[in-house]
Amino acid sequence: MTSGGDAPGMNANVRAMVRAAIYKGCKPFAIYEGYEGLVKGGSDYIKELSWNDVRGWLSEGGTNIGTARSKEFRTKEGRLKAAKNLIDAGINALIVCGGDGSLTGADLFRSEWPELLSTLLKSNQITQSQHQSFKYLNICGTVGSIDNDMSSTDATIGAYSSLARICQAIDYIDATANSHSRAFVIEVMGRHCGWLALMAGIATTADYILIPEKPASSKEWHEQMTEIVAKHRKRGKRTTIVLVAEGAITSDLKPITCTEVKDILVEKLGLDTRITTLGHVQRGGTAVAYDRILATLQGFEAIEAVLQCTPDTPSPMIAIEENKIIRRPLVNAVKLTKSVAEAINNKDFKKAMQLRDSEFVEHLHNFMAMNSADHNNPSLPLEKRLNIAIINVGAPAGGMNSATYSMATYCMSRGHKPFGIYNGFTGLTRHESIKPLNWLEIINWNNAGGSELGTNRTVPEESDIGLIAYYFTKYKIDGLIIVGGFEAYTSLHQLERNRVNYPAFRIPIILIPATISNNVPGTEHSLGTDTCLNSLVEYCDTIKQSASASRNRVFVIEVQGGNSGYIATSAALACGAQISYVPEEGISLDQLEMDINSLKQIFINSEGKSKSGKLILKSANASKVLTTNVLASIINSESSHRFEAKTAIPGHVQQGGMPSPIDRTRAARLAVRAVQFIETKTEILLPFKNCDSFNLLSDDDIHKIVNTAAVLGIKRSKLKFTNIRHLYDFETNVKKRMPKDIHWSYIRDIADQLEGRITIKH
Ligand SMILES: Nc1ncnc2c1ncn2[C@@H]1O[C@H](COP(=O)(O)OP(=O)(O)OP(=O)(O)O)[C@@H](O)[C@H]1O
Ligand SMILES: O=P(O)(O)OC[C@H]1O[C@](O)(CO)[C@@H](O)[C@@H]1O
Ligand SMILES: [Mg+2]
Repeated sequence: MTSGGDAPGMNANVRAMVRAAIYKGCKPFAIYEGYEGLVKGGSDYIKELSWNDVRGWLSEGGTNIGTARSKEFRTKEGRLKAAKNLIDAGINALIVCGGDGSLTGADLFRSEWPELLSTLLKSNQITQSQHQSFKYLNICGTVGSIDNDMSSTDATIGAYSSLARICQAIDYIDATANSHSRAFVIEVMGRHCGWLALMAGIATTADYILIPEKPASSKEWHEQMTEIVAKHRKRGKRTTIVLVAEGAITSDLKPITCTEVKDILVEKLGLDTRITTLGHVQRGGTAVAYDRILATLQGFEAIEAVLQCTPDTPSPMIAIEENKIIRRPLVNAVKLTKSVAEAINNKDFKKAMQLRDSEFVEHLHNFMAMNSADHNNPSLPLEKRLNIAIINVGAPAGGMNSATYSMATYCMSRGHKPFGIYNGFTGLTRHESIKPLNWLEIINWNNAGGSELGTNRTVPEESDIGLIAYYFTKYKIDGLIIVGGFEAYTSLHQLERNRVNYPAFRIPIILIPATISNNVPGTEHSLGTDTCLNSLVEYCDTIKQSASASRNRVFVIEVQGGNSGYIATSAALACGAQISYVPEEGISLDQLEMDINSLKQIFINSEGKSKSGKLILKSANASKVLTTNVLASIINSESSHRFEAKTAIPGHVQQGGMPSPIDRTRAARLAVRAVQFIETKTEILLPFKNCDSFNLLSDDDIHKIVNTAAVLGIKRSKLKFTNIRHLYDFETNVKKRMPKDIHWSYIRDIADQLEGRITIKH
């Protein structure tokens, strides 16, 4: 069942549940129109779904099984009817995909279940044996809501799609605001939660945000907003963007309206100001790659969860913590969520903020530091201020510029001097391309694609490492942030090993992984993969439409990613590709034969009647022999004229245009952490700066400094620093340019199961 406001990704969630249920031998039913349908019951509202019923749902927005806000379910009588309808349909397990309200309802339903059942028994609405067999309500929640207001999970299904829509709209507005030098007050959704406004604020570098979690008195926020906006204008900014969450309130719980914000900007600053309310555009459209994957993995996990639940296990809610799908007790999640609302109502805003997850608090702190800080009055004392440089190395990846913007503005708020090294290490050695980053020059970088600094694949030892050291000394560089993929990783390794010869490298050096291949050891996610996945998903949706229209077509799509099959696998999951081939597995003739036979079967069964266009995603490096064209030719000659195969190569489109909001906000978080890393590690290295016997250091000293050159990665549920020595020596397959551990292989099995693909196990 889907319930509450619709959210992009709900269809993907239902699709995954239906297919996983069938795969496990269960019978999936859909309850149409949310709790309304559950209360009404009967075959109009409770219907069995088949494998093919959910074909194509991955790419469809909204929810195809309908949703509602049901008054009746809020009453005991309504819930009694709902219980009876569930039992009549013979349903043993109910999975609800909805927001905080829907899951509160689900939790209440579960807690009342014994009482509802005995009322039904007493009034002879169910039999004794029904009472016995439906004694426990096996319930599970998956969180689908654009608001991202449920506690105990980092992301709700739909929130990032909505964020993408909001950011796209603000990027558009920015252009017109810039032309007229105007201010815009933009209202975004979020009845009780400021997540959308906060994340959009970071992703679009808004000047000011108003959110329910951090209210101030009218006087305070009027003053703060005018002061910040005035400062930005004085420094030469032509646009002003203020984001107002729908639920924004003052500290005396008075709603803040966009008109009030506009009036202040006009009266106090004389700005030509317009209001834009984004409205339901924010909930519309197809889900972004992240939501499709999240919804699919959570749908799959929900089926596992209900199958594993016993009467003693608490009802689970499927959550995600950073990168890991986990189960959390539904009852606790609901309780925590309610306590945020209670804290706000009691004006205990400190508590409300504490109850939001730590990432929310971190993002808010970063937003204030980057966009609102007084760069003329930085927070650190003079002696602690550093010169910090940033460089891009390798191929461009979405989020590289956002990292530069965030690093630079955060540095400014602290009092550090940010330097940009232009055109990689060769730029530095050939043209001395290094200069301080200027705020006005970089204010539009955050949402720009490519690399504004310029990037190339040359590593220090191929360039002139001595000259690099010379310039580091000349510009008194105290810390370096490298942003890039495997070449950036190699660069970090080389600089660290060259600390022996060059004291200039005895500074904290940190790598922010950024590559669409996602092959940097020490992280599960690199900047750029999300942007890449979104452009691939868009591309594949279009091709799939064409394949489906002609009823009998298979497209072999060649995907980038070096020796890593991460992008191919994730895109296959997000687009519903029938098959994916990756370098980690190669393409065996036996597997190919099985795949072609199953394609034949699919097209025989569909008899040209259904929209069964198929996609095969093939990593460019999956096989040296079976190239994309050869693969398509083999499939064609084996297809017995039942279907035909075509090829499509998206190429560098995969590097994406504008970075996605996920890459922008991730970049901001990583860049701020990178600067903080340099701040905390600087002192450790000071005693070694001029030490002549660096090659003879004691184990103790090595132990002290080894962590000052590291990769900043996302591992499991946390951001993690891992020193490059350890990573390079123990966790890297240098020849293949890959980490030794492939953390995402379980996704391949899920993708295959949801397509009914049988694979030869490796
Ligand atoms: N306390 C409750 N008791 C019983 N049912 C509830 C309760 N809260 C919500 N529900 C049911 O869940 C439905 C959806 O709740 P709500 O309108 O709050 O949306 P939501 O699930 O929070 O999603 P979103 O906020 O994203 O739109 C309600 O219409 C109602 O039927
Ligand atoms: O579509 P409706 O029922 O007007 O609800 C709008 C509300 O739903 C949400 O989109 C999701 O809860 C809120 O952000 C918004 O306030
Ligand atoms: Mg809600």
